[in-house]
Amino acid sequence: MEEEKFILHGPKTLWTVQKSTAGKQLYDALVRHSHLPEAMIDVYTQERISYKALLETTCRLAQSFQRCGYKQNDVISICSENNLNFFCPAIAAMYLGIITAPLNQNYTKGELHNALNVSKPKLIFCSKKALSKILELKQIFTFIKKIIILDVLQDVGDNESLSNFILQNSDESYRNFRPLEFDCKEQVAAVLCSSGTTGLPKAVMITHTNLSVRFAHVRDANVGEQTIPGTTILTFMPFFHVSGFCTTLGNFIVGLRIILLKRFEPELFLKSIQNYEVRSVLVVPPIIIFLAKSPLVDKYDLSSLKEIGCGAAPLGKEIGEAVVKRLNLDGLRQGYGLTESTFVVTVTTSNEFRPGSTGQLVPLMSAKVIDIENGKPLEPDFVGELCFKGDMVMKGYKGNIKATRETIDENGWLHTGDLGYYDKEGHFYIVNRLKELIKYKGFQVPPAELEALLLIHPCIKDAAVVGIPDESAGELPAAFVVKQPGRQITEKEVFDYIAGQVSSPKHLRGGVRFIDEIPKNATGKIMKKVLGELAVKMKSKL
Ligand SMILES: Nc1ncnc2c1ncn2[C@@H]1O[C@H](COP(=O)(O)OP(=O)(O)OP(=O)(O)O)[C@@H](O)[C@H]1O
Ligand SMILES: O=C(O)C1CSC(c2nc3ccc(O)cc3s2)=N1
Ligand SMILES: [Mg+2]
Repeated sequence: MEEEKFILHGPKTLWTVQKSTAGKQLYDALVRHSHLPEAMIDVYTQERISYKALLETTCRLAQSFQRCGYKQNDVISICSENNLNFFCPAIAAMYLGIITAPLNQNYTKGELHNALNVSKPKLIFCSKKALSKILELKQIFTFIKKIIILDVLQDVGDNESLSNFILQNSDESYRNFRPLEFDCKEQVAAVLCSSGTTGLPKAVMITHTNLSVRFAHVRDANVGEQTIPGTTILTFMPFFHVSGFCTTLGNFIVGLRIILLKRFEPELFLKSIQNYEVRSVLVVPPIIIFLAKSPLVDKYDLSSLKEIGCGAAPLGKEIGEAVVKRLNLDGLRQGYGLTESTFVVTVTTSNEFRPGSTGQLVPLMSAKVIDIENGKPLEPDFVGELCFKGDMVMKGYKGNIKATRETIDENGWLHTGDLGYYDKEGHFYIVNRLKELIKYKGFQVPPAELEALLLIHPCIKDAAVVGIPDESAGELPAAFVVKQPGRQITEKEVFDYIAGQVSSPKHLRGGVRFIDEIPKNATGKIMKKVLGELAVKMKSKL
C-alpha cells in the first residue's frame, strides 16, 4: 500500500459519473437539448446547426458506418479546421466504439505522415482545404480506404461529401438507431495528439470512462464553467486538440449555444462577443495579454461577458487581474491539464478566483507533488513535480508502451513533467515545465516567472524567456521582447527592470532581443525550441 501522507483527493461531485458510454451520454444530451434553437453558429458563414440536426446527422452517420462495415475499434480520422460538421463523425463513432483520431490540419505532410502512421485510420473526414494533402497521403498509406469531405455539398472527384455519404447509406430507420454498449474503461474513444512542445507529438488514448469523468465535471456548477442549457459561449480552441475536442463535447452535454471561430482574429473575436451577447469565452494566455493591453478592446461593448476560462499555458497573476478589472468580470477561471489527463485536473472553482493560481483539484481525481530528487510526496507550499491519479488519466500512448511506462508509474500516477505546488487550502500554482527550467550555475530559473514580470511592463506587448548555452554558467536566461506600438524601451532598460526585481541568477545575462512576434502554437504555447535556436543565431546588443 502506498502511504497516504500528502496525497490530495478531489471533492465530491453533484453529478456522479454515468456508467453508460460517452457515446450514449452524448446521444442522451442531443435528445435532451432537441428543443433548443441552436447548438453552434459559425461566425464566418453565419450557418447554424441545432441539437436536433446533430442528433439526426450523427444517427444517420452511425447507420452509414454500420452499413459500410465499419465496426468497433476501427479508426477514423478528422482533419479539418473548426466547422459545424466536425463533431458529427466523432460522435457517431462514439456511438459504435469506433475510435476517432483528429489531426491538426496545419500539420505539414511530414507531420501528418508520422501521426497517420500511428493511428492508421481506414476513413478520413477532411475539409476542402485539407483534401489535397490527404489525397497525397492516401497514395502512400494503403490502410486509408476512403475520404469524405465535411464542408462541401457536392462530391469532389471520387471523394464523397458528408451529405452524400449519409444520403447513400442511411434511411428513415435511423430513428430506431441506439448507441451500442461496450466496456467503457477499456474502449478507446479518441486518440489525441499532444502539442509536441517538448518533442514529437504523442498519440494519447482517451477512453469512454475518461470522457465520462469530464462529462460529470461540466454539469457540476462548481467545476464546469457554464452549466445552464442555452447559455452563449464563444470558442476558437482547435477541435483537433484536447482543449477544443473535450471542451466542445462537454458543451454539447450541457446544451450550450456555441459561437464558433476557426481561429483567433482580434476584431472578429471582439465583434462576436458583442453581437452574439456572449457570456463566457474559452481562451489561452496570449488572448488574456491581448485583452489586457489592446486599445481595440475599448471599441466594443463587451458587457455581456461575465467569465473567461483560460488554460493550456502559464498566465501571470497581474495580467489576469488586469483583465478582470478592465472587463469588470465576475471571474477568470484558470484550468491546468494535459492531453494525457483528458483536459483540466485543476480548475478555479466558482467564486474562488485566486490570481496566479490554476485552481483546485477536480472531483474524482487525486494529486501529489513529488520531490524531483527522491520522488517523495511533498507537503503544501513546496515545489515539485505534479502527479495525478484517477479515471481521467489516459489509457496510454498508442503504439508506445515504453513511453507509457515512463509517464504512468506502477501505482497509476501520471507524471506531468510540470513543476508546481499547492498551498494549505489546496490551490495549485504551476511554476514551469521541468524541461524548460533554465540552469544558471546550478540555480534553477523558471522562465514563466520572468515572462510574467516582463508582460506587466507598459512598453512590452509580449515576451518570452529561454536559456542559451554558456560554457562557464551552463545556461544564461535570455529574453525575447515585442515592443508595445508607440512605446520605446531599450535592451538595457529591460535588463535593469528585471534585475531590479529578482535575485541575481535570474538576471537576463543571456541578453534581450527585440522581435516582431513571439512564435506560439494553436493553443498559445510559446514555441521554445524555435526561440532557443533563434537566440543562438541572433546577437543581443547587451
Ligand atoms: N494553466 C496552465 N498553466 C501552465 N501550464 C499549463 C497550463 N495548462 C496546461 N499547461 C501546459 O500544457 C501542457 C500540456 O499540453 P499538451 O498536452 O497539449 O502538450 P505539450 O505538453 O505542450 O506537448 P508535448 O507533451 O507533446 O511535448 C502541460 O504539461 C503544461 O506544461
Ligand atoms: O494544453 C493542454 O493539453 C490542455 C489540457 S487543459 C487545457 C486547457 N484548459 C483550459 C481551460 C480553460 C480554457 O479556456 C482553455 C483551456 S485549454 N489544455
Ligand atoms: Mg506534454
